[in-house]
Amino acid sequence: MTIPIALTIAGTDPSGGAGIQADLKTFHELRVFGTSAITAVVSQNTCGVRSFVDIDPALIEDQLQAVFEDVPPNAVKTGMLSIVPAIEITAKILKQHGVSRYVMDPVMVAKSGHSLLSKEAVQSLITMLLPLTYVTTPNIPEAEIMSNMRISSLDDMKKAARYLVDDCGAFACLLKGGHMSDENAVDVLYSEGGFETFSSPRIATKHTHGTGCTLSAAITAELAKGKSVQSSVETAKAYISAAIEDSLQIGHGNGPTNHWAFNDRLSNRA
Ligand SMILES: Nc1ncnc2c1ncn2[C@@H]1O[C@H](COP(=O)(O)OP(=O)(O)OP(=O)(O)O)[C@@H](O)[C@H]1O
Ligand SMILES: Cc1ncc(COP(=O)(O)O)c(N)n1
Repeated sequence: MTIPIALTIAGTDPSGGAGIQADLKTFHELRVFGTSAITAVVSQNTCGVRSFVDIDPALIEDQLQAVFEDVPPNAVKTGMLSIVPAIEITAKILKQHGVSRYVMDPVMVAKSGHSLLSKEAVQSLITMLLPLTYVTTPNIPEAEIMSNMRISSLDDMKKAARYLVDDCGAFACLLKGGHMSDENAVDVLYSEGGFETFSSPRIATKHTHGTGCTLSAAITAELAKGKSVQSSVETAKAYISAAIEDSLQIGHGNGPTNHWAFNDRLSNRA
C-alpha cells in the first residue's frame, strides 16, 4: 500500500485552531500522513495573536531538506511565510524537487487583525510562488491585494481569480467567499479557462478560527491522494462546512472548527 504524504510549510498556533496544528489535524482526518516545516513560532489563541518569531531561513531550509530526502511529499501547502527569505527558500525547494501539486494559501492577516506577512513579502509571493502554484486559495482581502482589484460581487471574484491564473501563472485559483455577507458561503474556482462555484449555507457562528488553513490543508490532502483539483476542492468544501457547522466552543474568542465532523457524518451515513 502506498501511503499519501502531505507537507505543510507554515506558522504555529499553540491553541490548536490554525496554522500547522490545523493542517496536521486535517491531513490526519483525511487519512494522509502529515509532515511539517515551521516558518514562525506564533504566540496566539482564540482571542488573537500576541507576538511571533520568524524561524532562521537556514533552519527552514534544513527542515524542508530533511522531509524531502526521507519522506518526499505527494503534495505541499504553504500558509504563513512571513518574510521574503522564507518565500525564496520555499520557491527554491519546490523547484529543486519538481513539486507540481503545490497549494498556496496566501496568509496575510489573522482574523484578529494581526499581520502575518511583511509588506515587502506580498510581491515575492506573487512573483516567486504563484507561477509554481497548482491551487491558490486567497480570501477576499488577500485576492484584492494580489490582484489590485476591488471585490464586492461574484463577478468581481471571477475577474480576480482569472487574473491570478491567466496573468500571474497559478494553475488554478479558489477564491473564498467567507468574507462576503450572502446567505451562502460561495467559493469560486477558476482553472483551465472555466469557472465552478462551491456553495454551502452560511453558518451564523463566530467560531471560525483557522477555516482558511483547514480548507487549503484539505485540498492538499486530496491532491496528495492523486485526486483532481475539482474533486479535491469538493471534498475540502464538505470538510470545512461540516467543521464550521459543528465548530467547538473552546476558548474565550473565535473558537476552532471541528475536525471530527466530516468523518462523523460519513460514518453516520454508512
Ligand atoms: N460562516 C460560514 N459559514 C459557512 N462557511 C464559511 C463561513 N465562513 C467561511 N466559510 C467557508 O470557509 C472557507 C474559508 O473561507 P474564509 O474566507 O473564511 O477563509 P479565510 O479568511 O482565509 O480563513 P482564516 O483566515 O480564518 O483562516 C471557505 O470555504 C468559506 O466559504
Ligand atoms: C500560524 C497561522 N496561520 C494562519 C492563521 C490565519 O487564521 P485566522 O485568520 O483564522 O486567524 C493564523 N491565525 N495563524
